[in-house]
Amino acid sequence: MSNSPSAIETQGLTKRYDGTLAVDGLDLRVEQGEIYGFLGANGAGKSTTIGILLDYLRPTSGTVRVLDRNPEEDVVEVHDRIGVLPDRFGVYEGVTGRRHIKLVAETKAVDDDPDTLLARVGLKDAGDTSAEKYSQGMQQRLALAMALVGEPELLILDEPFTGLDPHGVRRMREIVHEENDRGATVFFSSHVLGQVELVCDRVGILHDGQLIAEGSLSELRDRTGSDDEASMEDVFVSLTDARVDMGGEVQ
Ligand SMILES: Nc1ncnc2c1ncn2[C@@H]1O[C@H](COP(=O)(O)OP(=O)(O)OP(=O)(O)O)[C@@H](O)[C@H]1O
Repeated sequence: MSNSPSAIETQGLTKRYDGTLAVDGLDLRVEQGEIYGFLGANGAGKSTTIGILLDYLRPTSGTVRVLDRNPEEDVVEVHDRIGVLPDRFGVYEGVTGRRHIKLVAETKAVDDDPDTLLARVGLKDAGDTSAEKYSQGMQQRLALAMALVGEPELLILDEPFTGLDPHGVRRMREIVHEENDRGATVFFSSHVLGQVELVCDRVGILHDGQLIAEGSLSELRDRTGSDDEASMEDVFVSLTDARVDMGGEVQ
């Protein structure tokens, strides 16, 4: 294991909601400069984990480091250095797309040009429109533009492909690569495994709050005894089915 600081590290991370064990002793390490896909069936614990990384939720036990900081203690610094595309992004009513981006820039005290970011995500002509009038895909593009403000060191994207048309999906992939080429680490959750396969260096598979497998697609193919043609979906189904067969619950 590398001694250099990780982009994300959790040790024994556990989150219990009343009767539900959502995250169960999670040890996760995402290296700086990686594109890491965080996968898991519905209810596996991905959003809970991401919520803890962002200090939106507090863990029941275990430790978390984000950019070598404790998000509970250094929440402002952590949020200044990361870009977040949240699950279920909600826009401010009566506020234009351009203003949404300016608000993030003001919070981060940076002077990114909103129109450049809007053009980058394919919203060049929509900057003056109130964002609640945007379609779902346009709102997702706006959320991405907001995440890109300030050239973050780490992008945390929760289900980034939701609602995007094929052009938007392709643009999302291109931007992930552009940001990674610039030096950013990208951590994202997704159910769109075909896209994950095209984008990620490494994935981790969460099942019932536990990391059951981690590696590149070729490493996961080896681990599951799959052939060279097996897709990310094939290895995901194989790994998570095996757990169900061993007595885990079907999600
Ligand atoms: N606020 C909450 N109160 C109680 N239980 C919760 C709460 N939020 C999540 N859970 C439970 O915790 C578990 C993990 O949920 P989580 O949303 O983290 O999963 P997920 O992997 O992000 O799922 P999905 O892919 O469906 O978004 C689930 O069993 C869920 O029902």
